[in-house]
Amino acid sequence: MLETINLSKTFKEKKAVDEIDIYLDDGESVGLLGPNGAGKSTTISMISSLLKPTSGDVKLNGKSTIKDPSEIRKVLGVVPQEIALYEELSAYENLHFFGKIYKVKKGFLENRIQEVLDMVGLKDRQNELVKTFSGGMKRRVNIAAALLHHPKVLILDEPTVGIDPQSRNHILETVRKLNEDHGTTILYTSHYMEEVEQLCDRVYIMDHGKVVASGSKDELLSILSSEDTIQVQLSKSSDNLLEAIKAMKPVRRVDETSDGIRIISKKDSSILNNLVHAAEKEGIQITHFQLEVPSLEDVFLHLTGKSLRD
Ligand SMILES: Nc1ncnc2c1ncn2[C@@H]1O[C@H](COP(=O)(O)OP(=O)(O)OP(=O)(O)O)[C@@H](O)[C@H]1O
Repeated sequence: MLETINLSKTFKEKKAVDEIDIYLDDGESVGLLGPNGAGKSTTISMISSLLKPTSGDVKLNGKSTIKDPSEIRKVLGVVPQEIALYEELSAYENLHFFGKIYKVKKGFLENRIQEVLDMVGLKDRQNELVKTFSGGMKRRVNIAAALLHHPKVLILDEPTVGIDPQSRNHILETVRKLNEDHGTTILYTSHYMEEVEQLCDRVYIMDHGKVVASGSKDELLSILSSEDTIQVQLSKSSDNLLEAIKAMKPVRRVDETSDGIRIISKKDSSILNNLVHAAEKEGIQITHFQLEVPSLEDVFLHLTGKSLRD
């Protein structure tokens, strides 16, 4: 229903988005994951017709939205990263203002404001000034504003960054209900892998402006089916041992963690033996050894070489 075709954006020499093809089918909930600077916000700005692509297209039901964005604006609700509210107005007054901007018909607006306030759990706080709200409550008002015109597609750009756990849970629950109960199509950008795992049917992983992987959770996990993640605790840390492990043939990555090291290695039955020998050679004991079931976080690390919250 909504798709990007070879979508690209270059700022001076910087390719922020590089020929990406993503699609959203009706009623799907799709995650867009990527480290800082991967190009997620730029992609969202182009999909929502706020930013003109350098090349490529954004199509809604097969029709380009670049020349005529009027249709996409009708069906799309966008919750940007920055909170855009009038601090001196109440939540209700802000929504009234945005309702007029979105041209919600007068007769429907009152009712709709109460509905969206209910969805984000702020009905009983609607007459309080936004400046007295926590960051999480402000973001919930922002989400409510994006919902006023009954969008078929809702795009959320990292809606839970830096907010209190109560608001975070409210937001996740609101997004889940919108998708499951109201059939709203969702594009959800986040740094929190567990949110995307919880909410999304499919995931796109972006890095350096490109889509480096996409698919359902199971499809992405199968990327790592030929690899093991091994967590090791040592009696003491040693640079020599770290180097020796890195030099082992099946080993792809070694990272120091808070309580030891994490090794990503091709599946290899000799790895444990080799680790024990290498540790013995350095006079170090392996105090704990655990083979981990790979998570989406591991897939992300494998593809981008970065942790999501670097
Ligand atoms: N207006 C702009 N002018 C110049 N460079 C820009 C502009 N907007 C974005 N960029 C650059 O494009 C790249 C992609 O940025 P973008 O904000 O889309 O990434 P992101 O994945 O959303 O990151 P974050 O998670 O930090 O928001 C970055 O290198 C950024 O510095």
